[in-house]
Amino acid sequence: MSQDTFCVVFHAQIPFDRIPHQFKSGPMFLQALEDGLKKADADPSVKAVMICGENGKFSAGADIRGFSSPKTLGVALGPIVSLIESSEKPVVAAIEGVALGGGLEVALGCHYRVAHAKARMGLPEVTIGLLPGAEGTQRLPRLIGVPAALDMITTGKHIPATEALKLGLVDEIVEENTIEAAIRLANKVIGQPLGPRRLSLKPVPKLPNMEAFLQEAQVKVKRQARGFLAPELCFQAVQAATQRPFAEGVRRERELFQVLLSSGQAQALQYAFFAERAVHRWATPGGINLLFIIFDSILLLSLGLGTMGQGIVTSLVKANIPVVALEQNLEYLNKGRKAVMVLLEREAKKMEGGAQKLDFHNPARLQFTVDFNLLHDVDLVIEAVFENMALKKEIFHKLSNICKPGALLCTNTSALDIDEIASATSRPQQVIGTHFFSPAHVMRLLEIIYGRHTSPSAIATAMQLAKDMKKVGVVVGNCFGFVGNRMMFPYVEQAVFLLEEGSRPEAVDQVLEDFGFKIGPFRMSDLAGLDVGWRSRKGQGLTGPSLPAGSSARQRRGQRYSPLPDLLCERGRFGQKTGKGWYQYERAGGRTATPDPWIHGFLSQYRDTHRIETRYIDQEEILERCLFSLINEGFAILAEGIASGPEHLDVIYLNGYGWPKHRGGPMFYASTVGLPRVLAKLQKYSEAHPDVPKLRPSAFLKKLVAVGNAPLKEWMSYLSRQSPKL
Ligand SMILES: CC/C=C/CC(=O)SCCNC(=O)CCNC(=O)[C@H](O)C(C)(C)COP(=O)(O)OP(=O)(O)OC[C@H]1O[C@@H](n2cnc3c(N)ncnc32)[C@H](O)[C@@H]1OP(=O)(O)O
Repeated sequence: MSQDTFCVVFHAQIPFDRIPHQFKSGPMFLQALEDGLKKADADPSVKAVMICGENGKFSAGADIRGFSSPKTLGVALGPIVSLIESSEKPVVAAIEGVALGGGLEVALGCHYRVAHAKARMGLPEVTIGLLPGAEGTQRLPRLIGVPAALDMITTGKHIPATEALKLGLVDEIVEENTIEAAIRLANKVIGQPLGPRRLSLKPVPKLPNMEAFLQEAQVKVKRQARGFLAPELCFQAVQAATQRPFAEGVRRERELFQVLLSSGQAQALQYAFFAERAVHRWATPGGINLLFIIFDSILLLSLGLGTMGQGIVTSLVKANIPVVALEQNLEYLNKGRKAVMVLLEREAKKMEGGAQKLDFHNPARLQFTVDFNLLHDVDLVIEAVFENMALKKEIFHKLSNICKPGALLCTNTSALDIDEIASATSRPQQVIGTHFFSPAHVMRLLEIIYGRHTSPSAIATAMQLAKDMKKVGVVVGNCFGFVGNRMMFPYVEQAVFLLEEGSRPEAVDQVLEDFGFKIGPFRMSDLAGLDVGWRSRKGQGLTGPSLPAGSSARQRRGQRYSPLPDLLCERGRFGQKTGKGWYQYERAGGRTATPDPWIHGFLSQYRDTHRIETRYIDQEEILERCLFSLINEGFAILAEGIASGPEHLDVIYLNGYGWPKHRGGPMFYASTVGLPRVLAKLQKYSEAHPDVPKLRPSAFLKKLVAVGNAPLKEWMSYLSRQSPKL
């Protein structure tokens, strides 16, 4: 740096690091930034300004917790970004770590941006129900064009520095010292005209068919949003940039920001953000926290290469964990290997251009075998064979004999009893359930189920594995269906009862899809295969040969039962795979569901046979019976200590069951509806259907209402017993 140039370094992180600091995110920080900028402008010895972050991170944006207070930073930051831009001295952003949300908006106000090669950038406000409210929706399209800006703003995705450079979002990327590079650039550009670098003065780059492009983009955004407001309002803000001068576009951005800020959706998404982080902090009641395990130095074995096994192996390779995939015979192994390779090739393609490469042709990272002797060397086994207790027990007995003493034995199951599986081994403390969701290389949720004897360090290891696989691990207790499926049973049960009483599959699905689910219960059941549930019900003696002779058609063990799904299976209607289920499809394996007149006729015949009077069922009843029965089960789960808190249930539903994110999860939704209303409705439906126990309000729900509709964060304090099993 020459003698007559001077750089002012602002520490511009808004919140960063592990615990956001009030000072860094609050008005005092903004004031300090404003004061510093004014001082630099007024000081003739200062020739350029550089803005960087502390500890190698530029900024993760505003403190999300601050958005729940009435006076937020969104509006206050905008004028400061303008102030940066209007500086008469070149301002250069040195971006290291992340520049997200308000952080990136600060960088957009700068005249130049230099990023470290490993930095990531994004405007993720949409993911917390907001839009970039500090003029980002107006500056970004001017810098990188409408299509790329719209993509970043409506999806909230983080992009790597390499992509940012290609898009023109940054001027330079460096492998070494970003701050020195930014200072070098600042010195180089001193004296150059700043007008062309001020984004607010630039026109939005034209497209030959801007109108048509925007129309198409809006349709796409709306279709994907399903009632989620933020993407649509993000779109409108960017659209304003194409139609109005900068200042008017900013006014529109502020109006739209206020709409989102006061919507319950932003609150729900911000709750979900912290709920996901809260489940990571799981510890035993005794205070034992996660152990530190370096997974890339241990060897993992995935046993079984069916659909689940293929997804699990793919996830492990993506997480850079050495893995051995084992199958019982060469035929299955070759089939599984082929499928895994296809998945990995696809993943590698997606990752092209990014910093990480998939190393799956290296036998030290991934090998396929039928040799059970390899079990001796592995540190952790994930068994993913067919969902059958006898088979699993046989395998666990074998694992217990062959695996080295410290090896952790995980079973991928969606409902089976972990204790029973563990009883086949001599080391039940090292047996744990890992319930992956299909497709396992895509779905983020991992239910981690501890049995009666599972050790805290086994739980800690499974949690760390989830983290390394970039999954959301949620620790739950052992019961039939664990948390997710257990709550799903009453939901699906109600959906089927509604058909008995007068609804149609497409009517029920429509209501739940309008609520925000990607697919309703019948479309979901057709996708998953009706035979899966049929097999399970046969196993439980609810249908099939083990059903006691003389059982009533619509009663099991004194409770209402609907044989409708069994009847469909008996007719070979397994869903998409057979081309017919609750809907009809264009062919076996087809995906386009069309309402099926055969089903309509079948249902009315069924009602006649069982003398059920067909009645009109309105949308409210469909929604309430399906959702409130699911929520009711959630309260029972909390009361039994199967999950540590309502956030855990919500994270499971948001990440594994397609619950609409903007509704915050079932328990959060219940809190927004109001527990007294949920209780009153359950009481009403339970009186109308006394033979349906899942509609009977849980004692815990009643208690929470009795104490005055306790807020969600206080619910668990009304239980005397929590996580009793460790
Ligand atoms: C001022 C004008 C308005 C501007 C709008 C905005 O800026 S809105 C905010 C936009 N920013 C974001 O949405 C970023 C959200 N954060 C993340 O994506 C990630 O946390 C991360 C920054 C990429 C870091 O990920 P990593 O996996 O490394 O860590 P964690 O996610 O576990 O986070 C660590 C702790 O930091 C807390 N935290 C992170 N970001 C924020 C934030 N913006 N506000 C508040 N708190 C934040 C997070 O909760 C973790 O804390 P714990 O106490 O450990 O749970």
